[in-house]
Amino acid sequence: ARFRQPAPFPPGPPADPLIGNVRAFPTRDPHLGLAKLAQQYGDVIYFNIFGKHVVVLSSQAAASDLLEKRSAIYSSRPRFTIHEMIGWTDQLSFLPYGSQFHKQRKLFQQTFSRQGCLAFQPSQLSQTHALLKKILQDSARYQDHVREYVLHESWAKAKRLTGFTRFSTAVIMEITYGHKIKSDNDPYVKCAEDTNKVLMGVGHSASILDLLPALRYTPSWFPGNWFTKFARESAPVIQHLRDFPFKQVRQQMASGTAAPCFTTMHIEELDRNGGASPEDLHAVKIAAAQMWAAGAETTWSTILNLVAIMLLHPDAQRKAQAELDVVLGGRRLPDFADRDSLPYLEAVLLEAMRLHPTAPMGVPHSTTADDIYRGMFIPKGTTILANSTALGMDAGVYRDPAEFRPERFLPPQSEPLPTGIAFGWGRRMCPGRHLADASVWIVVASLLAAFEIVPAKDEDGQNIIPEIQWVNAITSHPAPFPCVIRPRSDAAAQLVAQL
Ligand code: HEM
Repeated sequence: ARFRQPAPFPPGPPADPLIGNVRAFPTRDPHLGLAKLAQQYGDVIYFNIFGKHVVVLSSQAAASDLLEKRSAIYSSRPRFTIHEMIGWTDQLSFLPYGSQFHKQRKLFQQTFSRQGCLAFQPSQLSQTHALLKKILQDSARYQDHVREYVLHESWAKAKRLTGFTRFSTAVIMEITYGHKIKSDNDPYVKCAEDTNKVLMGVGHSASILDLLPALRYTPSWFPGNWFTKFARESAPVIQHLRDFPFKQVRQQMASGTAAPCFTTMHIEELDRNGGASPEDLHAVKIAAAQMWAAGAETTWSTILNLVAIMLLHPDAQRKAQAELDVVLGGRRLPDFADRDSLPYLEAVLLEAMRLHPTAPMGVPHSTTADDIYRGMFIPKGTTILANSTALGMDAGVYRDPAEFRPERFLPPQSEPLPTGIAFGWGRRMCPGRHLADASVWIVVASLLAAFEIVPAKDEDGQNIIPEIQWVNAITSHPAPFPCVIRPRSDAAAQLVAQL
């Protein structure tokens, strides 16, 4: 019998024959274009992209109704063709909903519960202190007399890890593999940098290949086929990231020198339960490599976003610093135990995540059954995008949403926390969020306690207030911008120097 659609699709822009809404789907900064379309078509919009169903959610109510309350059928992932081609498969973030997904997800949930993350605080604290020292040293190296640290062109162009990027890589490598990164020439750093280049090359997940998977089978000389060569060169890099650190841990375990970490914990548990099968070991290995891929760039992007936001909102920066001064008395640097005493700083972090989510378009989900929502048909296999940028601007949830106002999260307003905006929804919500949140907090609290982030000066001695450009792929971070990070006082510099 001919398929009869049980209800109309959600509203959306008019379609062209065959290609559907391809022309209406914004490709440059899609989170902004889609937020605009939501004003016209509503909070649930339908696109047909070369015959593929795509639904974009733009209100918290819709995101929660579907991705949380109906998570049993909204928790799969679409295919990521280019990732499959480079061998970046089997890992949690791309797995379709099913038994493999549950197995991998459990490894993360066991390790990174709120309670479980307490074990990683010493590593986060010591890496934060290493970062502060690096900033202090670099500032001395660049401009000895004023001890300024100028952030410019460093992390993107240099293609080397700088202080902030190295911090999150070091935290993840230590937690995952028990390896302490001590120098820039560390082989783990090299491994991370090489993979980063590949992943930057992969670019946006909604690549043309995902829309037209058949292109994958075109020969390498076919016009527009850049990906065959890319995949050939990238696959060994991904393989190395998976194999090299894991092998090191296995050798260290054999010789009794392994430091306790995610990898040793899970292998030991398998051993206690009667021995690890090759499949089990493979699952641990893949999960470990996934940690780096999901946890390093996201964390440093969030921290760099906060640096930019602190530069653009000096009042909020000063207020957070005044609060830190009361708690610390200028005599020490923050520790995790101080967190509850710093509500304004907390509100600044939340406001930054709301107005500038690190994953501005969320990460796509996909449906595993037909559904009807508010009388609209959402077929099985639909790609669902919860546009975090639009959710942060949801006027039904936030008053004057375009304004940067951390106070909105404090009593008496106490507006809803932007957890879904920052970390996603339902059964796919970021399983590393407690770890990530703690890393971001300790870095930002320590940075603001000891340093100030101020505009750089131009040749005439005038402040440069940069127009920040955001580099958007799956995650978003500021393009290099001029600013100065300098100790707030001699006493603050002293505190850092003594670390
Ligand atoms: C500030 C830093 C971070 C941000 C903003 C962030 C954000 C996100 C978001 C938005 C998702 C997609 C959720 C969804 O599909 O609804 C996600 C997934 C994921 N994150 Fe994070 N994340 C961060 C750090 C981390 C860290 C440190 C780890 C590892 C310990 C991690 C591990 C993962 C994994 C494995 C997934 C895939 C989960 C799945 O597909 O089931 N993330 N993250």
